[in-house]
Amino acid sequence: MKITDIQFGMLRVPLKTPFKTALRTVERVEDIVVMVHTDSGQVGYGEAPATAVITGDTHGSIVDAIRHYISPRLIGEDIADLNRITRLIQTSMEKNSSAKAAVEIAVYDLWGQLYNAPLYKMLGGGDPVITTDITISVDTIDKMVADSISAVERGFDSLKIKVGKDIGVDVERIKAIYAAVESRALLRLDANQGWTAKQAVYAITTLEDAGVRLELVEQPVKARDLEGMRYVTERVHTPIMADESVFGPMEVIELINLRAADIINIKLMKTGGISNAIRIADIAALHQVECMIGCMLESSISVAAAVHVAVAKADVITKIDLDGPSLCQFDPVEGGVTFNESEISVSEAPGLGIREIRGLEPIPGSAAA
Ligand SMILES: C[C@H](N)C(=O)N[C@H](CCC(=O)O)C(=O)O
Ligand SMILES: [Mg+2]
Repeated sequence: MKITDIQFGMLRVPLKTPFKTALRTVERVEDIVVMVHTDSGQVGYGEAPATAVITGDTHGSIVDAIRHYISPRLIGEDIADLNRITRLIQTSMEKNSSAKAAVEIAVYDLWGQLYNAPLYKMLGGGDPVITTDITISVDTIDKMVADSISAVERGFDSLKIKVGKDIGVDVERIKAIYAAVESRALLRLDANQGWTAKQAVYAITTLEDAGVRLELVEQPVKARDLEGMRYVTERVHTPIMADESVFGPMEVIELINLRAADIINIKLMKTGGISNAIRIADIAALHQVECMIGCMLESSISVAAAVHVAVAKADVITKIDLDGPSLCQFDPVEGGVTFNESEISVSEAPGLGIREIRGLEPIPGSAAA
């Protein structure tokens, strides 16, 4: 099965409610879909969001990176040579992790199709049902409490609460949510780099002293401030998780050596796809460091790939934040992984199992969609 062409489409799906973090507000998923065509007629699907505030990637940079740097290296390559292809993708250029991820996901989809097995089985197998949390956007206290209660009533027993906007209000936000849902849901906080190290220690110890139990706090300080991450990790009881601070395996090794965090959030859009996500999971497992697998604002194409990785690496990926599809008003994908509120189940169809993607728009200069 040889690669003959890579085509693009634009996927737009409105969110149920605006997604608000310390970094940005977004009202829809707007992602580049990648279709890798082969001489057997089979197509592999991948997806990349333009999360410029985190990865630096834009729609234009994703398409340019694939069109001018990645695609020319892959035409004619045999899907059976998976390791060679992932090396070609990863060494095609610096950075551009979302573009690399989209193409890798499509190649892994084809790899499963080639051997007629679902991707999670190709990666080692596992229990095909997992449970995700759901994000509660940062907002007024009343709105966040109402959103948290509604999420618990929809069956979510783990809430990822966005903070990092205003330290004083953040503490009140969490106290109010904890009082409203205590014992019905675990609370994970994500400050998306919004606090200083001292503010983070103040907020977390204030909550600990008030008896608020938190499962973890994600990325309290700026991405590059590893000293700040370590400062916070050393001074609080609540586990600290690194998200924006770690993209690839080398950064994970540095973070673990520095003891700058307790947990690592793996996202395919930061790692450049599945091959490095697996490397990170293996490095973390060797160091007995737990991982979360997360997503950006992505639909059920690329999140499906993350689900397959999560299932196969469940020994070390113990926390799941794959709520992108649950945040969307509809699922544009036919086949593949089923997202039913907190419960996610993979199908036994080969690869990612995607049969059709509805409503793809053409991208100027692309033959696709
Ligand atoms: C969607 C997911 N639950 C999430 O919260 N991801 C964010 C980044 C998402 C974005 O801004 O696109 C995170 O973990 O920081
Ligand atoms: Mg995060």
